[in-house]
Amino acid sequence: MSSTPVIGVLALQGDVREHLIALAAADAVARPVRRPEELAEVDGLVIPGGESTTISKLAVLFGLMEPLRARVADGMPVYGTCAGLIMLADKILDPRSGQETIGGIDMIVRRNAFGRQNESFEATVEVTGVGPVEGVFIRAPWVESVGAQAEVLAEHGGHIVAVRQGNALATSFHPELTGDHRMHALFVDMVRDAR
Ligand SMILES: NC(=O)CC[C@H](N)C(=O)O
Repeated sequence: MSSTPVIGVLALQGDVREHLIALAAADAVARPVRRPEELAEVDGLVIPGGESTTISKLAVLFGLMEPLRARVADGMPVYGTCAGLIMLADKILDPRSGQETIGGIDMIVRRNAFGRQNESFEATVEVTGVGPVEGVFIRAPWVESVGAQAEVLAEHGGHIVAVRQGNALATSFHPELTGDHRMHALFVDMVRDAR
């Protein structure tokens, strides 16, 4: 296999373009993924921010939910930001009716957790193994609790905002919006190590 990993960005809804740019800046070949055949061709996958209820619905509609679950269960590296973090949670505390997740991280998440007064904000977040990162939070979820297999990588205001379990990485915040590509570089390394 070539040394440059091919990383997909789930392109059903959300800030796909920003992730494609950040991945390319972190030395990966990045491409959008909308169909099961495209998913089969990537070494890793980013699930962008957006609206998790919409991404969930479209994943079912496009026949991607089961292939996504199968590849994540099989150990494909995956990185979810914000709505993408919600998609990787084994359990949502407050799902919309019919809202499904891919799962992969033993964690319980609360959607829109930071509340109305604080809908969007930026804060410096200390991420284990990465250092201080400027976190952009937009109607962000937090992680209520994690299981024994999951490693908490960052907290903000006493709430868990970054988690890793095996080859699955998730952040409540949006590193693709800051021009700082260290979180994407961490993920590209995870993809390289998994090959
Ligand atoms: N910026 C985001 O991805 C927001 C997430 C959104 N609140 C959701 O529930 O999916």
